[in-house]
Amino acid sequence: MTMETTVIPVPGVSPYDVLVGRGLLPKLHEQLGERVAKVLIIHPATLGARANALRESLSERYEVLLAEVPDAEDAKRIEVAAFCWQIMGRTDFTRTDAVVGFGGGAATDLAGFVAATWLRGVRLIQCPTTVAGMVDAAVGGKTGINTAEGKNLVGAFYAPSAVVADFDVLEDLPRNEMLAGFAEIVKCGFISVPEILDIIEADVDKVTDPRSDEFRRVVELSIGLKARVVGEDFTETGLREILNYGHTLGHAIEHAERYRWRHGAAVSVGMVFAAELAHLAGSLSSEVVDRHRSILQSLSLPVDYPLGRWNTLLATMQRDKKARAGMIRFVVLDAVGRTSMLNGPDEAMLYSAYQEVGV
Ligand SMILES: NC(=O)c1ccc[n+]([C@@H]2O[C@H](COP(=O)([O-])OP(=O)(O)OC[C@H]3O[C@@H](n4cnc5c(N)ncnc54)[C@H](O)[C@@H]3O)[C@@H](O)[C@H]2O)c1
Ligand SMILES: O=C(O)C(=O)C[C@@H](O)[C@H](O)[C@H](O)COP(=O)(O)O
Ligand SMILES: [Zn+2]
Repeated sequence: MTMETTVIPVPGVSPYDVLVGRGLLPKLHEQLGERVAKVLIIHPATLGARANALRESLSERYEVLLAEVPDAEDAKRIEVAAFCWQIMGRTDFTRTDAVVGFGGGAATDLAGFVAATWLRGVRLIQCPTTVAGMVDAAVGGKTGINTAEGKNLVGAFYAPSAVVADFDVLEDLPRNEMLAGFAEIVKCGFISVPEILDIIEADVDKVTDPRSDEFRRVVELSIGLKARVVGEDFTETGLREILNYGHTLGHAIEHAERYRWRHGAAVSVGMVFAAELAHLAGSLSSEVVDRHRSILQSLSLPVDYPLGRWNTLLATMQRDKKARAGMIRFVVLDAVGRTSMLNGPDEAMLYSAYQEVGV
C-alpha cells in the first residue's frame, strides 16, 4: 500500500517536521543526515525484528547500536535510562551521534529523556509505532520517566529533530493498543477539534482501520493540534495544559494500578471524570458529558472505575504537575472545543464527580 507523505511542521525555537505516511522507515537516513556517525535505536522486544531491519537499512551509512529495553511502562525507569547511558558511555557516543526512539509512547518518552540528558543533549529522531505515540507522545518534546511517587515526575522538555510516523508499523499493533491510543485522539476532539468527534461518530469501524482515509484524517488533525499548541507553549506555562485533559485522574489511576492499565484507558476514565466535574461546577451541559461516554464506549474504552480507591487517587492527584501551592487544578470544558481551568475545587465536589464514574 502506498500513500503520499504529509509533512506537519512543529514551530518553536527548535522547529522540526512530523512526517506521516508509509514506507518512511527505510528512508530514515534522510532525517539522520550526514554528520551523524553512531545511531542508538532504543526499542522494546516487541519491535525487535523491525529494529533489526532498521539497523540493516542504516548500517551502510552509520554504526548502529540497539538498546532493547523492557516493555511498556517498565521502560520508564531510571535503571533503564542508566542501561542506555552505559551503552553510550562504552561506545564513546558523542554530540554528533543520534538517538532513535522506536516504539510506543513509553519507548519514545524514555528515548527522549536519554537523548536530552546524554552530554546534555544529542540529536533525537522519534519513530513512534503506536497510535498514542504518533498523535501525541513522540511529538512535542515532553520526555520522561516515572518514580515510585508518580508518573513522569522526572524529565525534560527536549525537542526531537524529526518525527517519523510510518503507518506500515501499525500492521502488528494489537487492536486494544490501537483503541487505547484513540483516547488521545478523542481528547484532541473535545478540547479543540470537534471534527474528530464527528468522524468517530460517523463510523467507528472505519476510523479505527489504519488503512482508511478517516484514520489518517484524525491522526493528522491530532498531530496538527499538538504542533500548534507546543509551538506556542513548549514548556507548558499555560496553553499546553489543555493537552492534559483527563490526565489528572488518569495518571492517578495508572499509578494506583501499578501501570497494569493502559495510559489511554486511564485517560478515558479521567476525561469522563473531568466532564462530570465541569457539569457539577455548572459549566458543561449533561449532553456533552453523555457524549464523552458514548464516544469512548464506542471505542471499547472504560468510562468507570472502582469506588473504593478515592483516598489513594486524591493523594496522587495532589502531586499532579498542574497543582500550585497544594491546590489541584483541572483542565475542564465549558463546551466542546472550549477549555478552561478549574482551580482548587472542594473535596466534596471532587468526590461527587468521582461517584459519577465510580462502580
Ligand atoms: N510525552 C508525551 O507527550 C506523551 C503523550 C502521550 C502518552 N505518553 C506516554 O506514552 C505511554 C503510552 O504510550 P503507548 O500507548 O504507545 O503505550 P506503550 O509504549 O506502552 O506501547 C503499548 C504496547 O504496544 C507494543 N507495541 C508498540 N508498537 C507496536 C507495534 N507496532 N506492533 C506491536 N506492538 C507494539 C509495546 O511493546 C507495548 O507492549 C505512557 O507512558 C504515556 O505516559 C507520553
Ligand atoms: O504533551 C503534553 O503536554 C501532554 O500533556 C500530553 C499527554 O497526553 C501526555 O500523556 C503527557 O505525557 C502527560 O504529561 P505530564 O506532564 O502530565 O506528565
Ligand atoms: Zn496522554
